[in-house]
Amino acid sequence: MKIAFQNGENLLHVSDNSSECDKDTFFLLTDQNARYQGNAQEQGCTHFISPTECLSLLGIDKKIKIIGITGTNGKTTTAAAIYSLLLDLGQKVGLQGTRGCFINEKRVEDKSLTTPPILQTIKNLKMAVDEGCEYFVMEVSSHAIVQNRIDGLFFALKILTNVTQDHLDFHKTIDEYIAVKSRFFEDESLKLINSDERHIRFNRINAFTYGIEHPATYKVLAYSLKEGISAAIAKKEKVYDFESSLHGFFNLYNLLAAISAVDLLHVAGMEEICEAVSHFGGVEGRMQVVSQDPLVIVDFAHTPDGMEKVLESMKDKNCIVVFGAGGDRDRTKRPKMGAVAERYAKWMIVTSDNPRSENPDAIIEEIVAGIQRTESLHVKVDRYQAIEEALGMQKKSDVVLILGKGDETYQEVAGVKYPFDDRNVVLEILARLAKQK
Ligand SMILES: CC(=O)N[C@H]1[C@@H](OP(=O)(O)OP(=O)(O)OC[C@H]2O[C@@H](n3ccc(=O)[nH]c3=O)[C@H](O)[C@@H]2O)O[C@H](CO)[C@@H](O)[C@@H]1O[C@H](C)C(=O)N[C@@H](C)C(=O)N[C@H](CCC(=O)O)C(=O)O
Ligand SMILES: Nc1ncnc2c1ncn2[C@@H]1O[C@H](COP(=O)(O)OP(=O)(O)OP(=O)(O)O)[C@@H](O)[C@H]1O
Ligand SMILES: N[C@H](CCC[C@H](N)C(=O)O)C(=O)O
Ligand SMILES: [Mg+2]
Repeated sequence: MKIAFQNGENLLHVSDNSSECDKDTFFLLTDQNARYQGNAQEQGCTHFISPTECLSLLGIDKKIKIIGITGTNGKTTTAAAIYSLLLDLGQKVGLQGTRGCFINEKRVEDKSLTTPPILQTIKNLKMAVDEGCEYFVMEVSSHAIVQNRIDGLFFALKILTNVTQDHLDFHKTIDEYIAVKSRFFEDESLKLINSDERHIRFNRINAFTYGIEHPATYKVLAYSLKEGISAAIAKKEKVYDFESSLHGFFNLYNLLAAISAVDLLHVAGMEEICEAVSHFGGVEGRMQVVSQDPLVIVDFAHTPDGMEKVLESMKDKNCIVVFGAGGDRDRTKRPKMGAVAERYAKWMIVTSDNPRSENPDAIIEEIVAGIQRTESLHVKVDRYQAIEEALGMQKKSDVVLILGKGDETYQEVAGVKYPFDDRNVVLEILARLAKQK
């Protein structure tokens, strides 16, 4: 991508693609494109800069406090919670991640990658600085760590949510995946680690922890998950309370991480931070109630652990679960997702997620391989029909849970992104069913 940065009077053109370079364009060198430096020179390019030099050239370097969040699940939710708390506490903030980029409540970039190439992040950081932001909260994916898409960034705070199975198509083994996540915490940066996450390795210097089951700097003393979340947490000897409309034990971790992070940034007192938690309404596509009666929830869970956490939070209801698994992603998680669904669901409807370049039926077969209780299983390769079947069979006391895509507005099949939004599909079908009554 090529970006024009207004830097005082002069306009600076920077690209991370050699084919866009010429004598007036800087080539931003990354681990991923270093092999194309010769091509850039052939195009007449004579200026080569690193991300660190680019950040300094644009006067960004240490001016803005970057908070980086990594972990298998909870990054988007925790990042959004920190963003919400900081805004509530009167700060100017940028937010970058799976849902795109937002600055002071305005969307400035559509969804792309959870962690885009470093030049895109530099562009978003520059926009945030120009808008007077003091903080920039960003999700850091394991791919981004391996491909060094965070090269040159100075993190004021690094946060770990958890490490469970995902992306083994890319990292090959869980040990490698854990090693990659641990690399993010090996320096002496200020860091906030989930003390109940026992796999991660991290540098103890400037390390603080949050947790529920193990001792931690920020420790949950008591909590209730009835009608949302209410909890009492301890920091040193003092106790603080907070309330939230969010559901689920897993969101207790996300909110605790967000509170702890904002406290570590010395933005406000713990009382003020905890008070602001109740104003955070959650993230689109994460436990989003699309219909209250009948109860239909759309969620982004697309890993065994994510599904486990969501289904566990709904275990007092009869669940009809609609789910699939992404193509061109970790295949080994598929039967495990099937096995998790079986443990909790009254009915399972296995369907397509984003098949991408894979055969949708083959993906479904790998999920179904993990399911023994086939009498509670329906297979519908067409996602629209799968949702239709779930809503058609729903009884008053049932909840329909549609998992895997969350707020995605497309279904990617063989390189084409067809418009598809689980939430709109639900509303359209419910409206039709209501007319038939
Ligand atoms: C599998 C994967 O991660 N691929 C990433 C990788 O692609 P690649 O190595 O094929 O890149 P490439 O096309 O060779 O280009 C590499 C660099 O060389 C440059 N280039 C290329 C050609 C040329 O002639 N000259 C040149 O300079 C390109 O501009 C680029 O900067 O490097 C690219 C540039 O950084 C990424 O855009 C691309 O992400 C693809 C699109 C992708 O889908 N990645 C997914 C898997 C991903 O990263 N997901 C994570 C995790 C999601 C989550 O769990 O939250 C994410 O962060 O979203
Ligand atoms: N702390 C958590 N632990 C386990 N599962 C969680 C946690 N928080 C959220 N989830 C589940 O995982 C799903 C994804 O949550 P979220 O989008 O916040 O994670 P993420 O790390 O950003 O995911 P991705 O890497 O795919 O972008 C949620 O819809 C929910 O089902
Ligand atoms: N519905 C998506 C969710 C995963 C998105 C992101 N975590 C990634 O791996 O690209 C899929 O599985 O296709
Ligand atoms: Mg995310």
